Amino acid sequence: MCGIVGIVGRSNVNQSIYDALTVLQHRGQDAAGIVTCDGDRLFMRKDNGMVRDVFRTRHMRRMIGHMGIGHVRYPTAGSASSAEAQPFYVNSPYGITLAHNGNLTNSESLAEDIYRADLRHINTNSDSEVLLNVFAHELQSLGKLLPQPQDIFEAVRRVHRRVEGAYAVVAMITGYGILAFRDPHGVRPVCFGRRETPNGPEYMVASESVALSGLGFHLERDLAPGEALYISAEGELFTQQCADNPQLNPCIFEHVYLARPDSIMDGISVYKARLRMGEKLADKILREWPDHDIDVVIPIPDTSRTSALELANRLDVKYREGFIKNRYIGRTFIMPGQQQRKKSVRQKLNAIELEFSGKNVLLVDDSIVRGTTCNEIIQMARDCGAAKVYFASAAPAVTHPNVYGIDMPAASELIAHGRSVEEICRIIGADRLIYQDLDDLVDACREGNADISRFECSVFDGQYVAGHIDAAYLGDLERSRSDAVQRSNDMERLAALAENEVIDLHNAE
Ligand SMILES: O=P(O)(O)OC[C@H]1O[C@H](OP(=O)(O)OP(=O)(O)O)[C@H](O)[C@@H]1O
Ligand SMILES: NC(=O)CC[C@H](N)C(=O)O
Ligand SMILES: [Mg+2]
Repeated sequence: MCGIVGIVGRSNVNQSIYDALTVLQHRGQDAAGIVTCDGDRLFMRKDNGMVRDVFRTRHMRRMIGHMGIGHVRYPTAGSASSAEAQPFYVNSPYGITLAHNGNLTNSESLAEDIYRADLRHINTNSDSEVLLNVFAHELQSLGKLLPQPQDIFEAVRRVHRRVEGAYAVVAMITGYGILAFRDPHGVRPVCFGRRETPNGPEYMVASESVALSGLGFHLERDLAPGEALYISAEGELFTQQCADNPQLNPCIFEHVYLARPDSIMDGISVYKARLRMGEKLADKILREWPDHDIDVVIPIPDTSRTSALELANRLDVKYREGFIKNRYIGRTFIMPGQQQRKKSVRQKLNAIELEFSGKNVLLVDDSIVRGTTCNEIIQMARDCGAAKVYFASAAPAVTHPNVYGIDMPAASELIAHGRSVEEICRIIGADRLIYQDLDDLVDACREGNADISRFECSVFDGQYVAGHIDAAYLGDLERSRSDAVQRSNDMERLAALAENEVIDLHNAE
């Protein structure tokens, strides 16, 4: 998951894009980028780091123009190199820049085709650069000097036929307008909104509605799966369905962890979905453990707060904030590398001893993925003198890798892969472990929008809705992107950079 944003405005959009990226920062902390368009000139700034660190006043001043796009990155393909920060740019046709949230599952074979058949050069290992080149090739092959909305939609239609996997995209065609499109399964989210100004309406596209509301845009709606939207530089809006057989299968993990609770996604309030997760988990506890001896429910901040609160209400047990989060440390799950994630849990969360001492505590988290957080937290609760430490997860056991834009590429890194609940409970050192049932999680989300017939739940059930995902694909992914491999790639890259041996194609300071 990354965050994407695009704005066609009536005055300079640089500050609004910056502000929107800060609202979407929870979707990617590794790199950030903005490109604006003034007439036929582009102004781009991108680099590794958080939004507040990447953009300085001197950059902001130079990024003029009434339309632009932005991105916050959490890498799921290629490396964490600054050369893979987004947006990406190709000069032909027209000059196109693109930002992508998701992950292509056929990017290797596409990269080969792009080179051999389309005669295009790809400079990084990023699947997003591949996606941009496929789109650019398809638009170029229409051979129009002045592209019309119908041409742009035709190019998207052809992209859908070639590309597999998950992709929510915003792209800018220099001098012409901004385009957004969503893959035919609608796995990753993207919505758009409108803001009135004395000079006419402005439009914004974003990964989450919270970016729209934060900037005074009114949420119009989510893009449908397979749909494309085009806003001309003059502010005219066009939409078209570009997929042959679209089906809405949104990623359920957005509701569990990725999205902000104050977002509305595909008609579902993420906040209310999380409240319902808490209710259903409480019902399971009451069903399976009616004589429980829980004294207090304690959330693991931040994401589990909403479900833990409702769980405590339903159990009629006290809810207490037993862990305080250092607000200056980001989300640990989306940090690259296990060592960094482990160190950060202790730096990030500190316990209030009196909430634990002599009590039977139920710790609640939204999910358990690698087990980094719960391992540390349970030990901290014991160090504070808890009598019993029970643990509940508002999501079912994460047993399978993700291939659609969440960095969980290796089954062997998942604590629940191939293990029973009892084994996991023993490993994390809890006195009892309770997971949400998958049917209950799906119901908790679907109650917000009964029209969604299927969610993308592959991390829980191993059913992959898009692309051709088989054991061979997952084996290759594990070999190429496991933590150990990424660590050694990053070390090599840093060593080469230190010796000034690497020349990346990206903007200067
Ligand atoms: O089992 P793990 O591999 O540790 O992953 C799961 C944990 O990671 C996330 O927290 P994170 O700190 O990223 O963000 P948050 O502050 O939004 O909860 C998530 O909320 C869980 O607490
Ligand atoms: N998390 C994402 O959406 C990542 C987008 C893209 N696959 C990248 O690695 O840059
Ligand atoms: Mg957490």
